[in-house]
Amino acid sequence: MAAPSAFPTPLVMRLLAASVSVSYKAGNIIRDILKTGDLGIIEKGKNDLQTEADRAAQRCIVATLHKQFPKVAIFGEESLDPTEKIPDDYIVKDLDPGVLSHPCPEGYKDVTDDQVVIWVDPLDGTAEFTQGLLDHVTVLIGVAVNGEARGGVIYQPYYNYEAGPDADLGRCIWGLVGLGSFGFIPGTPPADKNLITTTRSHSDWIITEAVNSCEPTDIIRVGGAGHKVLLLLEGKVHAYVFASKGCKKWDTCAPEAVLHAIGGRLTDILGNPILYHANVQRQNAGGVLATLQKHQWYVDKIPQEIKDNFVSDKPSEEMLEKKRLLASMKFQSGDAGSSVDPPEFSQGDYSKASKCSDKTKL
Ligand SMILES: Nc1ncnc2c1ncn2[C@@H]1O[C@H](COP(=O)(O)O)[C@@H](O)[C@H]1OP(=O)(O)O
Ligand SMILES: [Mg+2]
Ligand SMILES: [Mg+2]
Ligand SMILES: [Mg+2]
Repeated sequence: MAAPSAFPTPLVMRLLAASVSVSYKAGNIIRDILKTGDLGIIEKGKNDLQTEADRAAQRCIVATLHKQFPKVAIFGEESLDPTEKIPDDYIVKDLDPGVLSHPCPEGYKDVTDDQVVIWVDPLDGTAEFTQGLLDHVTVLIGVAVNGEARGGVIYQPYYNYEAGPDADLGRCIWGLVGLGSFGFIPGTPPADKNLITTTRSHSDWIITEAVNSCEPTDIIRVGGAGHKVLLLLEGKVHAYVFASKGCKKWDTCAPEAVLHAIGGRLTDILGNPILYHANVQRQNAGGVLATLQKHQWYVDKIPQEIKDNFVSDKPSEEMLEKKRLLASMKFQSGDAGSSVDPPEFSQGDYSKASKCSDKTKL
């Protein structure tokens, strides 16, 4: 037996390794349930469905991560009965060796349980799943550190499904800001076009106006937040524009981290960061805007009359305290030239941030 390492694997790397491993299992569960032909569809609200695949995949992911990381806060999209018996084989014990083969970036080595929040969307693209648009479906597991999206897993259970009945299905994409993203071939979108992706199943006139104001040459309407960020990662579109409050933290945490890890950005449509601390509002009340390049150009293109309908996330007391502390250090050192803003304050202006209201039931 190998001697135990003097340097235990840091929490963030173990969390990502566990999330990658459990995403494969969640993908199997989703495929198995579709094969039964009985999706057990429940209507949660207007244009908002849940299937047995959403429920079962969440049970598997949350039970696994809770078992391995009992002190870490985990929020899943679906409201489920916490007393329900979870099948033994839903608890995945593996840590993906591919993730563990990477060195942990310096900034994450001392991260503790209380600094982390996991956001789980067990099945993103439910509307499309029920309509047979299977490649729009993803499983999303996001790792937020100090309120920012840092690590993410996007598992696409039906990747390759058009290759026929014997095709090997599924792929796992994961990333960590500071390390990089893995599991796909990055691409660059055509320079002579402006391809914009947006919703196909939750559209309204504001969403359409916001997309049109960004001067698209083509509009690609597909399902799922995870799927749309995959289009960005692979260079199939230039921007993802969603001027709607419909997406929640579990829709954007993992995609944001994977995109950010290769140099892209995902913010609200005001250009402010989306925050992921435990008591943040669940709804992305500022909408969603994601790009690989020229982010500010898209922010500037969206008219103020549209922006006025949206509100950015409010930072937590801890974030504000950290900012105050850093500001006082800057004052004491008398170094007015160098920036000491912590990363969560580096991208946006909080002066217009909304009051935090958490009305969404978990
Ligand atoms: N109005 C809404 N109601 C419920 N979920 C929404 C709404 N708008 C977006 N979403 C969630 O965000 C994802 C991306 O939106 P869209 O596909 O419309 O672009 C959806 O697949 C859905 O996630 P989920 O499928 O996990 O419920
Ligand atoms: Mg849903
Ligand atoms: Mg979703
Ligand atoms: Mg979902």
